[in-house]
Amino acid sequence: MPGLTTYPPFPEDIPTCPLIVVDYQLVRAGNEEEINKLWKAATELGFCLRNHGVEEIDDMFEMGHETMALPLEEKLKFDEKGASFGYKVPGVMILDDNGTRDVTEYINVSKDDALAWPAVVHRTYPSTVNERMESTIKPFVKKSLEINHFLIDVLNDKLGLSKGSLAEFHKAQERSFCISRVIRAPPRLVPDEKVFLTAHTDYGSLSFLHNRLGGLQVLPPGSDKWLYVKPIPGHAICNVGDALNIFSGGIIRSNIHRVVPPPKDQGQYDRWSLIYFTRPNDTAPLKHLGEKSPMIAEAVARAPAGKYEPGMTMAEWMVRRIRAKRGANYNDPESRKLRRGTADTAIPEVVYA
Ligand SMILES: O=C(O)CCC(=O)C(=O)O
Ligand SMILES: [Fe+2]
Repeated sequence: MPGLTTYPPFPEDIPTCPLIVVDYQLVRAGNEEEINKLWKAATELGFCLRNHGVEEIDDMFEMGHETMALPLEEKLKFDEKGASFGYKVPGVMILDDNGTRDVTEYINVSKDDALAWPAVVHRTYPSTVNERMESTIKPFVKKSLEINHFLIDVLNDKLGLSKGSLAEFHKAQERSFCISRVIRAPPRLVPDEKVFLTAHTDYGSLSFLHNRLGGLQVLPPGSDKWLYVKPIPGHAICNVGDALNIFSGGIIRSNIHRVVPPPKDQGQYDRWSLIYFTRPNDTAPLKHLGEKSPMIAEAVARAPAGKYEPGMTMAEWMVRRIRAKRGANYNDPESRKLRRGTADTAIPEVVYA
């Protein structure tokens, strides 16, 4: 079980990318030095968050474990079918231009469904999810949202936006693609096993990720060398997504990352990860906020025309990116290009670790 297994430690002798560690309690207390660390991290590579106080992580992993242990036939009754809410079966995503299929499975629980439970907003879920909706998932969603909303408010002020400008697009009670996700990837099968999740930027605002094993890698800006992120117990890994990049005219960076099998001995185990994705409301227009902040206006003026005005709502951005990842929609390498987010570094097309 993910909460009980003792895994081999992350190997000492492989290069890693140390992320900036931000103390959430210090940020909450208004500590300027910590807020500056958060700002530096959000404009570069993302960060690790300590002292976040979310207690439901082990129970969320248990929920994921119980769900994946259901018979395939049962899981398929809740197939997300490309709509992002529900169970994703291995093999529906393509990993490269040869159409290689992925090997991961996951369960996505919509924020709207968790908060409305027992009412249904988007869809129903397996019994293993329902049983933990009130005790585990709802509190996990509320706490993850509270943390991410607080951090977004801090970034809002740093961007020179008037109070609450970004919060307008992140109302918990409005419909969104916000989800809790538990992913299972199988043990490494062959020495040069392909990637679990190809290079991407996250789609929304902030992702709050909890890892037990290695495997997550980042591509530092301008580099062609992937570096592992070493999981630190009790620390969440926070990635900025495309929406904050666009709202901020590129000042906040949505860093490129991917997932490969865990390194060395860790590769013999199932790899579990848990993420809360905070995404703007479905109707939020994805457009830079240059008219509300001179700092953003300056950044936009330096960028190619239209770069931060994709002309889509958040929901349209999500649908475009999700569609283009799926094998069912794959026609040729050109069709796969539609999956692109706001990556500002060329992505090396090699899929092997
Ligand atoms: O499993 C991980 O460590 C990261 C997963 C991820 O990047 C994603 O689901 O967007
Ligand atoms: Fe990601």
